[in-house]
Amino acid sequence: MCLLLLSRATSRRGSEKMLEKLASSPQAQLIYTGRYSDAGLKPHHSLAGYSYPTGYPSGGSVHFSRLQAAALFRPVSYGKSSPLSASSFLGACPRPPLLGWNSPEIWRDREDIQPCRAILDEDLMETNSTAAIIDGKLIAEKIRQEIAEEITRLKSETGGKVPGLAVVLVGSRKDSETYVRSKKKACKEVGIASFGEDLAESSSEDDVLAVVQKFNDDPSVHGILIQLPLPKHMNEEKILAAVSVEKDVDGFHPLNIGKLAMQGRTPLFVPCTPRGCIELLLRSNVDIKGKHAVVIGRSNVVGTPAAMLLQRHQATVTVVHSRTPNPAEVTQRADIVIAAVGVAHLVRGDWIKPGAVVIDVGINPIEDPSTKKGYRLVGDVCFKEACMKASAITPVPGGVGPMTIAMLLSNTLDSAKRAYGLAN
Ligand SMILES: Nc1nc(=O)c2c([nH]1)NC[C@@H]1CN(c3ccc(C(=O)N[C@@H](CCC(=O)O)C(=O)O)cc3)C=[N+]21
Repeated sequence: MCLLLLSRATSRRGSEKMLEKLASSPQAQLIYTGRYSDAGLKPHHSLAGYSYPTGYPSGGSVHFSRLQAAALFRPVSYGKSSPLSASSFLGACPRPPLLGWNSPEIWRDREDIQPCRAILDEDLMETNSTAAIIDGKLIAEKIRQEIAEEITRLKSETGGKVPGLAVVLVGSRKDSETYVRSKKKACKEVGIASFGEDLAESSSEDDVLAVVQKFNDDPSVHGILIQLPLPKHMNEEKILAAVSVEKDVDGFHPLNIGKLAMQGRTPLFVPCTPRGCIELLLRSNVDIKGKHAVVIGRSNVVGTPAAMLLQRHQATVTVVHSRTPNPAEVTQRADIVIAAVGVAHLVRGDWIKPGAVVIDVGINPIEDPSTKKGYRLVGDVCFKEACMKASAITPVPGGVGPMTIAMLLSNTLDSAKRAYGLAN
Protein backbone atom coordinates (compact mmCIF):
# COMPACT_ATOMS: atom_id res chain seq x y z
CA MET A 1 0.00 0.00 0.00
CA CYS A 2 1.21 3.46 -0.79
CA LEU A 3 0.60 6.25 1.66
CA LEU A 4 1.07 9.75 0.44
CA LEU A 5 1.01 12.93 2.39
CA LEU A 6 1.45 15.98 0.27
CA SER A 7 0.30 19.49 0.54
CA ARG A 8 -0.25 21.57 -2.57
CA ALA A 9 0.55 24.71 -0.70
CA THR A 10 3.84 23.62 0.78
CA SER A 11 5.15 21.14 -1.77
CA ARG A 12 7.90 22.09 -4.16
CA ARG A 13 7.46 22.74 -7.85
CA GLY A 14 6.69 19.59 -9.77
CA SER A 15 4.92 18.02 -6.82
CA GLU A 16 1.60 18.95 -8.29
CA LYS A 17 2.24 16.79 -11.33
CA MET A 18 3.68 13.96 -9.29
CA LEU A 19 0.68 14.08 -7.05
CA GLU A 20 -1.68 13.71 -9.96
CA LYS A 21 0.32 10.80 -11.31
CA LEU A 22 0.43 9.02 -7.97
CA ALA A 23 -3.21 9.68 -7.28
CA SER A 24 -4.12 7.76 -10.39
CA SER A 25 -1.90 4.82 -9.44
CA PRO A 26 -3.80 1.75 -8.34
CA GLN A 27 -1.51 1.38 -5.32
CA ALA A 28 -2.33 4.81 -3.92
CA GLN A 29 -4.49 4.36 -0.87
CA LEU A 30 -4.48 7.78 0.65
CA ILE A 31 -3.60 11.09 -0.85
CA TYR A 32 -3.60 14.11 1.33
CA THR A 33 -3.99 17.21 -0.72
CA GLY A 34 -4.99 19.66 1.91
CA ARG A 35 -2.78 22.26 3.47
CA TYR A 36 -0.57 21.17 6.33
CA SER A 37 -1.36 24.36 8.13
CA ASP A 38 -5.10 23.80 7.79
CA ALA A 39 -4.68 20.63 9.78
CA GLY A 40 -2.43 22.24 12.33
CA LEU A 41 0.58 20.40 10.91
CA LYS A 42 4.14 21.32 10.08
CA PRO A 43 5.85 19.93 6.97
CA HIS A 44 7.90 17.53 9.10
CA HIS A 45 4.82 15.75 10.39
CA SER A 46 4.07 12.32 9.06
CA LEU A 47 1.39 9.71 9.33
CA ALA A 48 2.01 7.77 12.54
CA GLY A 49 1.11 4.29 11.34
CA TYR A 50 0.32 2.43 8.19
CA SER A 51 -3.38 2.69 8.60
CA TYR A 52 -5.89 5.42 8.60
CA PRO A 53 -9.30 5.47 10.22
CA THR A 54 -12.00 3.65 8.37
CA GLY A 55 -14.41 5.96 6.66
CA TYR A 56 -11.74 7.95 4.85
CA PRO A 57 -11.88 7.46 1.13
CA SER A 58 -8.87 5.79 -0.41
CA GLY A 59 -7.36 7.90 -3.09
CA GLY A 60 -8.67 11.33 -3.85
CA SER A 61 -8.50 14.21 -1.50
CA VAL A 62 -8.71 13.95 2.25
CA HIS A 63 -8.81 16.76 4.74
CA PHE A 64 -8.16 16.37 8.40
CA SER A 65 -9.33 18.50 11.24
CA ARG A 66 -6.79 19.60 13.83
CA LEU A 67 -8.07 17.03 16.27
CA GLN A 68 -7.86 14.20 13.78
CA ALA A 69 -4.44 15.34 12.72
CA ALA A 70 -3.18 15.30 16.28
CA ALA A 71 -4.25 11.69 16.60
CA LEU A 72 -2.96 10.61 13.23
CA PHE A 73 0.23 12.48 12.62
CA ARG A 74 3.43 12.91 14.52
CA PRO A 75 6.65 14.76 13.84
CA VAL A 76 9.25 13.04 11.75
CA SER A 77 12.76 14.04 10.84
CA TYR A 78 14.18 13.93 7.31
CA GLY A 79 17.87 14.57 7.92
CA LYS A 80 19.63 17.91 7.82
CA SER A 81 16.74 20.12 6.91
CA SER A 82 14.79 18.86 9.88
CA PRO A 83 13.92 21.33 12.55
CA LEU A 84 14.36 18.55 15.11
CA SER A 85 17.56 17.97 17.06
CA ALA A 86 19.56 14.78 16.55
CA SER A 87 18.60 13.50 19.98
CA SER A 88 14.90 13.77 19.25
CA PHE A 89 15.38 12.08 15.91
CA LEU A 90 15.31 8.55 17.27
CA GLY A 91 12.27 9.21 19.38
CA ALA A 92 10.48 10.83 16.51
CA CYS A 93 11.19 8.15 13.94
CA PRO A 94 7.81 6.67 13.10
CA ARG A 95 7.42 3.00 14.04
CA PRO A 96 4.39 1.37 12.58
CA PRO A 97 2.93 -1.11 15.04
CA LEU A 98 4.29 -4.59 14.38
CA LEU A 99 1.72 -6.85 15.91
CA GLY A 100 -1.84 -7.67 15.14
CA TRP A 101 -4.00 -9.49 17.60
CA ASN A 102 -6.62 -12.12 17.58
CA SER A 103 -9.88 -10.89 18.94
CA PRO A 104 -13.09 -12.87 18.83
CA GLU A 105 -14.83 -9.98 20.67
CA ILE A 106 -14.24 -7.69 17.72
CA TRP A 107 -15.94 -10.15 15.42
CA ARG A 108 -18.83 -10.38 17.87
CA ASP A 109 -19.18 -6.61 18.06
CA ARG A 110 -19.38 -6.14 14.33
CA GLU A 111 -22.80 -5.19 13.13
CA ASP A 112 -22.14 -6.23 9.55
CA ILE A 113 -21.62 -9.86 10.57
CA GLN A 114 -24.24 -12.24 11.85
CA PRO A 115 -23.21 -15.71 12.95
CA CYS A 116 -25.75 -18.42 12.22
CA ARG A 117 -27.96 -19.18 15.23
CA ALA A 118 -29.46 -22.50 14.15
CA ILE A 119 -27.73 -25.06 16.31
CA LEU A 120 -29.94 -28.05 16.68
CA ASP A 121 -28.87 -31.45 15.44
CA GLU A 122 -32.19 -31.85 13.66
CA ASP A 123 -31.30 -28.85 11.54
CA LEU A 124 -28.09 -30.51 10.53
CA MET A 125 -29.91 -33.72 9.61
CA GLU A 126 -32.16 -31.87 7.20
CA THR A 127 -29.35 -30.90 4.89
CA ASN A 128 -29.28 -32.69 1.61
CA SER A 129 -25.67 -31.78 1.35
CA THR A 130 -23.42 -32.89 -1.45
CA ALA A 131 -20.23 -32.05 0.42
CA ALA A 132 -17.88 -34.86 1.34
CA ILE A 133 -17.33 -34.95 5.08
CA ILE A 134 -13.62 -35.07 5.84
CA ASP A 135 -13.39 -37.58 8.67
CA GLY A 136 -10.62 -36.19 10.88
CA LYS A 137 -11.18 -38.84 13.48
CA LEU A 138 -10.59 -41.64 10.99
CA ILE A 139 -7.58 -39.97 9.37
CA ALA A 140 -6.09 -39.27 12.80
CA GLU A 141 -6.61 -42.90 13.78
CA LYS A 142 -4.73 -44.02 10.69
CA ILE A 143 -1.86 -41.64 11.52
CA ARG A 144 -1.76 -42.88 15.10
CA GLN A 145 -1.46 -46.43 13.78
CA GLU A 146 1.44 -45.42 11.54
CA ILE A 147 3.08 -43.75 14.54
CA ALA A 148 2.59 -46.81 16.74
CA GLU A 149 4.25 -48.99 14.12
CA GLU A 150 7.19 -46.65 13.84
CA ILE A 151 7.59 -46.55 17.61
CA THR A 152 7.82 -50.33 17.59
CA ARG A 153 10.65 -50.04 15.06
CA LEU A 154 12.33 -47.27 17.09
CA LYS A 155 12.19 -49.49 20.15
CA SER A 156 13.86 -52.40 18.43
CA GLU A 157 16.55 -50.17 16.88
CA THR A 158 17.44 -48.51 20.17
CA GLY A 159 17.21 -51.42 22.54
CA GLY A 160 13.89 -50.44 24.05
CA LYS A 161 13.87 -46.64 24.00
CA VAL A 162 10.50 -44.94 23.56
CA PRO A 163 9.59 -41.32 22.84
CA GLY A 164 8.63 -39.25 25.88
CA LEU A 165 6.22 -36.31 26.10
CA ALA A 166 5.96 -33.98 29.09
CA VAL A 167 2.76 -31.99 29.50
CA VAL A 168 2.82 -28.99 31.81
CA LEU A 169 -0.57 -27.86 33.07
CA VAL A 170 -0.89 -24.72 35.16
CA GLY A 171 -4.20 -24.05 36.92
CA SER A 172 -7.40 -26.04 36.75
CA ARG A 173 -9.36 -24.94 33.70
CA LYS A 174 -11.80 -27.74 32.96
CA ASP A 175 -11.19 -27.67 29.20
CA SER A 176 -7.41 -27.72 29.65
CA GLU A 177 -7.66 -30.67 32.04
CA THR A 178 -9.75 -32.53 29.47
CA TYR A 179 -7.28 -31.82 26.66
CA VAL A 180 -4.31 -32.88 28.79
CA ARG A 181 -6.07 -36.12 29.70
CA SER A 182 -6.78 -36.93 26.07
CA LYS A 183 -3.20 -36.13 25.08
CA LYS A 184 -1.85 -38.50 27.73
CA LYS A 185 -4.30 -41.20 26.70
CA ALA A 186 -3.26 -40.83 23.06
CA CYS A 187 0.41 -41.13 24.08
CA LYS A 188 -0.25 -44.34 25.92
CA GLU A 189 -2.08 -45.85 22.96
CA VAL A 190 0.85 -45.39 20.57
CA GLY A 191 3.62 -46.23 23.03
CA ILE A 192 4.85 -42.78 24.00
CA ALA A 193 5.80 -42.37 27.65
CA SER A 194 3.99 -39.38 29.11
CA PHE A 195 5.24 -37.22 31.92
CA GLY A 196 3.13 -34.64 33.61
CA GLU A 197 3.44 -31.79 35.98
CA ASP A 198 0.33 -30.07 37.28
CA LEU A 199 0.96 -26.73 38.91
CA ALA A 200 -1.49 -24.65 40.91
CA GLU A 201 -3.03 -21.55 39.36
CA SER A 202 -1.23 -19.55 42.07
CA SER A 203 2.23 -20.85 41.23
CA SER A 204 4.85 -18.39 40.09
CA GLU A 205 6.49 -17.98 36.73
CA ASP A 206 9.71 -19.26 38.28
CA ASP A 207 7.92 -22.44 39.38
CA VAL A 208 6.91 -23.09 35.78
CA LEU A 209 10.36 -22.20 34.47
CA ALA A 210 11.89 -24.67 36.95
CA VAL A 211 9.62 -27.44 35.67
CA VAL A 212 10.49 -26.57 32.07
CA GLN A 213 14.18 -26.69 32.96
CA LYS A 214 13.77 -30.09 34.60
CA PHE A 215 12.19 -31.50 31.43
CA ASN A 216 14.75 -29.75 29.20
CA ASP A 217 17.47 -31.63 31.09
CA ASP A 218 15.70 -35.00 31.13
CA PRO A 219 16.96 -37.20 28.25
CA SER A 220 13.88 -39.44 28.37
CA VAL A 221 11.68 -36.43 27.55
CA HIS A 222 11.67 -35.60 23.82
CA GLY A 223 8.75 -33.23 23.77
CA ILE A 224 7.54 -30.55 26.17
CA LEU A 225 4.07 -29.06 25.88
CA ILE A 226 2.95 -26.10 27.94
CA GLN A 227 -0.82 -26.28 27.92
CA LEU A 228 -2.25 -22.92 26.83
CA PRO A 229 -3.70 -20.60 27.91
CA LEU A 230 -1.46 -19.96 30.90
CA PRO A 231 -2.86 -18.03 33.88
CA LYS A 232 -3.01 -14.30 33.16
CA HIS A 233 -0.24 -13.33 35.58
CA MET A 234 2.31 -15.34 33.63
CA ASN A 235 4.49 -14.17 30.80
CA GLU A 236 3.62 -16.67 28.08
CA GLU A 237 6.38 -15.42 25.79
CA LYS A 238 9.07 -15.99 28.39
CA ILE A 239 7.84 -19.46 29.32
CA LEU A 240 7.43 -20.68 25.73
CA ALA A 241 10.89 -19.41 24.86
CA ALA A 242 12.33 -21.41 27.79
CA VAL A 243 11.34 -24.72 26.20
CA SER A 244 14.35 -26.24 24.47
CA VAL A 245 14.02 -25.79 20.69
CA GLU A 246 14.78 -29.48 20.26
CA LYS A 247 11.81 -30.41 22.47
CA ASP A 248 9.33 -27.80 21.25
CA VAL A 249 6.78 -30.28 19.89
CA ASP A 250 4.09 -27.58 19.85
CA GLY A 251 6.24 -25.58 17.44
CA PHE A 252 5.63 -22.41 19.46
CA HIS A 253 9.28 -21.55 20.16
CA PRO A 254 10.13 -18.27 18.39
CA LEU A 255 13.02 -19.95 16.61
CA ASN A 256 10.77 -22.65 15.16
CA ILE A 257 8.07 -20.14 14.19
CA GLY A 258 10.73 -17.83 12.75
CA LYS A 259 12.18 -20.60 10.63
CA LEU A 260 8.71 -21.56 9.44
CA ALA A 261 8.30 -18.01 8.20
CA MET A 262 11.61 -17.94 6.33
CA GLN A 263 12.46 -19.32 2.94
CA GLY A 264 15.21 -21.91 2.89
CA ARG A 265 14.84 -22.66 6.60
CA THR A 266 13.33 -25.78 8.09
CA PRO A 267 11.83 -25.57 11.56
CA LEU A 268 12.41 -28.57 13.81
CA PHE A 269 8.66 -28.62 14.55
CA VAL A 270 5.56 -27.22 12.90
CA PRO A 271 2.59 -26.26 15.14
CA CYS A 272 0.21 -29.20 15.49
CA THR A 273 -3.15 -27.72 14.50
CA PRO A 274 -2.03 -26.04 11.25
CA ARG A 275 -0.01 -29.14 10.40
CA GLY A 276 -3.15 -31.18 11.01
CA CYS A 277 -5.13 -28.95 8.63
CA ILE A 278 -2.59 -29.46 5.84
CA GLU A 279 -2.45 -33.18 6.53
CA LEU A 280 -6.26 -33.35 6.24
CA LEU A 281 -6.11 -31.62 2.86
CA LEU A 282 -3.31 -33.82 1.57
CA ARG A 283 -4.85 -37.06 2.78
CA SER A 284 -8.20 -36.05 1.25
CA ASN A 285 -6.42 -35.53 -2.10
CA VAL A 286 -7.04 -31.79 -2.15
CA ASP A 287 -4.51 -30.10 -4.40
CA ILE A 288 -3.12 -27.03 -2.62
CA LYS A 289 -0.66 -25.81 -5.24
CA GLY A 290 -1.82 -22.69 -7.05
CA LYS A 291 -5.09 -22.57 -5.14
CA HIS A 292 -6.41 -19.49 -3.42
CA ALA A 293 -6.58 -20.19 0.31
CA VAL A 294 -8.30 -17.87 2.72
CA VAL A 295 -7.30 -18.22 6.36
CA ILE A 296 -9.78 -16.59 8.71
CA GLY A 297 -7.96 -15.65 11.91
CA ARG A 298 -4.36 -14.66 12.61
CA SER A 299 -3.50 -16.23 15.96
CA ASN A 300 -0.01 -17.41 16.80
CA VAL A 301 -1.19 -20.97 17.25
CA VAL A 302 -3.33 -21.46 14.14
CA GLY A 303 -4.03 -18.64 11.67
CA THR A 304 -0.54 -17.25 11.21
CA PRO A 305 1.35 -20.56 10.95
CA ALA A 306 -1.44 -21.99 8.75
CA ALA A 307 -0.99 -19.11 6.31
CA MET A 308 2.76 -19.72 6.23
CA LEU A 309 2.33 -23.45 5.68
CA LEU A 310 -0.18 -22.95 2.87
CA GLN A 311 2.30 -20.67 1.12
CA ARG A 312 4.96 -23.33 1.44
CA HIS A 313 2.51 -25.63 -0.33
CA GLN A 314 2.30 -23.04 -3.15
CA ALA A 315 -1.14 -21.66 -2.33
CA THR A 316 -1.96 -17.99 -2.77
CA VAL A 317 -2.96 -16.96 0.72
CA THR A 318 -5.26 -14.25 1.99
CA VAL A 319 -5.66 -13.71 5.72
CA VAL A 320 -9.04 -12.41 6.83
CA HIS A 321 -9.36 -11.09 10.37
CA SER A 322 -11.64 -9.22 12.71
CA ARG A 323 -10.86 -5.87 11.09
CA THR A 324 -11.17 -6.99 7.47
CA PRO A 325 -13.93 -5.12 5.68
CA ASN A 326 -16.37 -7.44 3.99
CA PRO A 327 -14.87 -10.78 5.03
CA ALA A 328 -17.66 -12.66 3.24
CA GLU A 329 -16.67 -11.21 -0.10
CA VAL A 330 -12.99 -12.03 0.39
CA THR A 331 -13.73 -15.56 1.58
CA GLN A 332 -15.98 -16.15 -1.43
CA ARG A 333 -12.86 -16.09 -3.59
CA ALA A 334 -11.29 -19.02 -1.74
CA ASP A 335 -10.78 -22.51 -3.11
CA ILE A 336 -9.68 -23.54 0.38
CA VAL A 337 -11.00 -21.95 3.58
CA ILE A 338 -9.36 -22.47 6.95
CA ALA A 339 -11.51 -20.95 9.70
CA ALA A 340 -9.69 -20.36 13.00
CA VAL A 341 -11.49 -17.53 14.72
CA GLY A 342 -13.11 -18.69 17.95
CA VAL A 343 -16.62 -17.46 17.17
CA ALA A 344 -19.38 -20.06 16.83
CA HIS A 345 -20.93 -20.28 13.36
CA LEU A 346 -19.35 -17.07 12.15
CA VAL A 347 -18.72 -18.30 8.62
CA ARG A 348 -22.04 -18.47 6.81
CA GLY A 349 -22.97 -20.44 3.72
CA ASP A 350 -22.81 -17.37 1.51
CA TRP A 351 -19.14 -16.90 2.41
CA ILE A 352 -18.31 -20.16 0.64
CA LYS A 353 -17.65 -20.46 -3.07
CA PRO A 354 -19.42 -23.47 -4.59
CA GLY A 355 -16.96 -26.36 -4.60
CA ALA A 356 -14.58 -24.90 -2.02
CA VAL A 357 -12.93 -27.08 0.62
CA VAL A 358 -13.61 -25.94 4.19
CA ILE A 359 -11.43 -26.75 7.20
CA ASP A 360 -13.09 -25.71 10.44
CA VAL A 361 -10.64 -25.28 13.32
CA GLY A 362 -13.10 -23.73 15.79
CA ILE A 363 -14.12 -25.53 18.96
CA ASN A 364 -16.80 -23.35 20.55
CA PRO A 365 -18.99 -24.49 23.40
CA ILE A 366 -22.58 -23.36 22.98
CA GLU A 367 -25.53 -23.91 25.27
CA ASP A 368 -27.64 -26.90 24.39
CA PRO A 369 -30.07 -27.99 27.11
CA SER A 370 -30.86 -31.19 25.23
CA THR A 371 -27.39 -32.60 26.01
CA LYS A 372 -26.23 -34.12 29.28
CA LYS A 373 -23.52 -31.52 29.78
CA GLY A 374 -25.83 -28.65 28.87
CA TYR A 375 -23.53 -27.53 26.07
CA ARG A 376 -22.03 -28.82 22.91
CA LEU A 377 -19.13 -27.99 20.66
CA VAL A 378 -19.58 -26.28 17.32
CA GLY A 379 -17.12 -24.90 14.81
CA ASP A 380 -16.47 -21.43 13.44
CA VAL A 381 -18.37 -22.45 10.32
CA CYS A 382 -22.13 -22.82 10.11
CA PHE A 383 -21.88 -26.45 9.07
CA LYS A 384 -25.44 -26.81 7.85
CA GLU A 385 -25.15 -23.85 5.48
CA ALA A 386 -21.59 -24.52 4.34
CA CYS A 387 -22.47 -28.15 3.47
CA MET A 388 -24.69 -26.88 0.68
CA LYS A 389 -21.80 -25.07 -0.97
CA ALA A 390 -18.55 -26.84 -0.16
CA SER A 391 -17.20 -29.85 -2.03
CA ALA A 392 -15.65 -31.09 1.21
CA ILE A 393 -15.81 -29.96 4.82
CA THR A 394 -14.53 -30.99 8.25
CA PRO A 395 -17.07 -31.47 11.04
CA VAL A 396 -16.73 -30.33 14.66
CA PRO A 397 -16.11 -32.45 16.63
CA GLY A 398 -14.35 -35.12 14.61
CA GLY A 399 -12.43 -32.86 12.25
CA VAL A 400 -9.30 -30.91 13.08
CA GLY A 401 -9.28 -31.67 16.86
CA PRO A 402 -8.18 -35.30 16.62
CA MET A 403 -5.58 -34.29 14.01
CA THR A 404 -4.01 -31.82 16.45
CA ILE A 405 -3.33 -34.66 18.84
CA ALA A 406 -2.07 -36.96 16.08
CA MET A 407 0.40 -34.27 14.96
CA LEU A 408 1.59 -33.82 18.54
CA LEU A 409 2.39 -37.52 18.69
CA SER A 410 4.09 -37.31 15.31
CA ASN A 411 6.22 -34.34 16.41
CA THR A 412 7.20 -36.20 19.58
CA LEU A 413 8.22 -39.25 17.58
CA ASP A 414 10.29 -37.08 15.21
CA SER A 415 12.03 -35.54 18.19
CA ALA A 416 12.88 -38.94 19.68
CA LYS A 417 14.19 -40.15 16.31
CA ARG A 418 16.46 -37.11 16.17
CA ALA A 419 17.63 -37.66 19.73
CA TYR A 420 18.63 -41.23 18.89
CA GLY A 421 20.31 -40.22 15.64
CA LEU A 422 17.67 -41.86 13.46
CA ALA A 423 16.52 -38.69 11.69
CA ASN A 424 17.68 -35.16 11.10
N1 LIG B 1 0.25 -25.98 24.20
C1 LIG B 1 -0.95 -26.30 23.68
N2 LIG B 1 -1.00 -27.12 22.62
C2 LIG B 1 -2.20 -27.47 22.08
O1 LIG B 1 -2.25 -28.22 21.08
C3 LIG B 1 -3.40 -26.95 22.67
C4 LIG B 1 -3.27 -26.11 23.78
N3 LIG B 1 -2.04 -25.77 24.24
N4 LIG B 1 -4.36 -25.59 24.37
C5 LIG B 1 -5.71 -25.94 23.96
C6 LIG B 1 -5.75 -26.33 22.49
C7 LIG B 1 -6.96 -27.11 22.09
N5 LIG B 1 -6.47 -28.37 21.59
C8 LIG B 1 -7.28 -29.42 21.18
C9 LIG B 1 -6.79 -30.68 20.90
C10 LIG B 1 -7.63 -31.71 20.53
C11 LIG B 1 -8.99 -31.54 20.46
C12 LIG B 1 -9.86 -32.69 20.09
O2 LIG B 1 -9.41 -33.79 19.91
N6 LIG B 1 -11.16 -32.49 19.96
C13 LIG B 1 -12.08 -33.56 19.60
C14 LIG B 1 -13.07 -33.86 20.69
C15 LIG B 1 -13.62 -32.69 21.42
C16 LIG B 1 -14.61 -33.08 22.51
O3 LIG B 1 -15.60 -33.72 22.19
O4 LIG B 1 -14.35 -32.72 23.69
C17 LIG B 1 -12.77 -33.20 18.30
O5 LIG B 1 -12.70 -32.03 17.88
O6 LIG B 1 -13.32 -34.08 17.70
C18 LIG B 1 -9.49 -30.30 20.72
C19 LIG B 1 -8.64 -29.26 21.08
C20 LIG B 1 -5.13 -28.39 21.69
N7 LIG B 1 -4.66 -27.25 22.20
